[in-house]
Amino acid sequence: MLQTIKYDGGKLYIIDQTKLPVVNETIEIKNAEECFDAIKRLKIRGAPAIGIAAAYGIFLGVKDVEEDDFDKFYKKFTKIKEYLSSSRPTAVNLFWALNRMDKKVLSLKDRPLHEIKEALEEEAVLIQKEDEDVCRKIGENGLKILKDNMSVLTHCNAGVLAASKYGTALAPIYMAKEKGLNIKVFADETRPLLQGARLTSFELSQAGIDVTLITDSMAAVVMKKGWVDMVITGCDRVAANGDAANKIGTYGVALLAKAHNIPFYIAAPFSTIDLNTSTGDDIVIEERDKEEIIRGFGVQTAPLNIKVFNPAFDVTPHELINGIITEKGIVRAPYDINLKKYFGL
Ligand SMILES: CSC[C@@H](O)[C@@H](O)C(=O)COP(=O)(O)O
Repeated sequence: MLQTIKYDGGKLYIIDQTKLPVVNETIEIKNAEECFDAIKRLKIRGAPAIGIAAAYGIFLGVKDVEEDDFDKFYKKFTKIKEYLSSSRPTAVNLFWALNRMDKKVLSLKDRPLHEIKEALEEEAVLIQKEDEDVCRKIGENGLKILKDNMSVLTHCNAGVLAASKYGTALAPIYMAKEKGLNIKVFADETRPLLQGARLTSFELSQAGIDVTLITDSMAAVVMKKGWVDMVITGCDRVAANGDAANKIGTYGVALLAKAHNIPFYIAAPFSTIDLNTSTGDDIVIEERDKEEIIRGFGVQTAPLNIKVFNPAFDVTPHELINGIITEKGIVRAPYDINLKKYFGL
């Protein structure tokens, strides 16, 4: 299985996803600036992977800070935290991981600096390890709603490349493969940055899973033909009422699924659920450069001076979601009540 993020001998490595599937290159991330750049430019992307990278990134940012005074150290820590937080706005895992690192620092304010730094490194490693366990559990829970010979449509990439292992939406597919079930996948190409074409079809075919690539505009046809039994996508932030932000195009897929009576699920770890965001209207949607649309991958496909709207995500209203596959089970409507229950609130 591919390894998106590797921390080895004090060094952080990521697969540069902007080069996939043509070149599978691992690069080293040496400091917070390189981490920021990797997240911003989508060298590392996908909600859980962004969180893990940021946790390592903040550690790399402070590991050489020499300040005996805790307040001075914490000031520098906070500056790097704010800097990394500004890399991308939508996936809540970024903020979740950085807040977790923040809590760790504050819990050790009376300890010597070298101990604080060691603890930060351990916390980042733990965040990655926990994500692997969580994704496996998402896979096991998702497997409960899959049957042999089913066909699943997915959008964007919520697989191994978006997490530490297995992914979220693709985790049930990997579990099914482990159990010897035959699950077919339709991967939406996912305009404009082609995460479905470049990443999902790449990682699934590498794993020997039956995957068929379609352009986004073909999803309706394959559904109409009766070729899709279920839709599972990942997500970047689930609001308290169950509205879910995911890669642009997901909302359209959910509407198509509804029109064809196909169950639509999202898969997400609890670190993606944000009870502080009331509804999908409160989720900040990243808008990206117009270059991605008019000259994606270097080829000009539109007049250079044309007006462009390029939101990276959209919000699927909770009414269209049949369930949220999490590590603790499949959460169903009413989400405003049931999500809180899972949090023990
Ligand atoms: C398990 S990843 C879930 C989401 O982060 C994924 O579906 C997605 O939308 C990723 O968008 P990206 O812009 O590639 O970071």
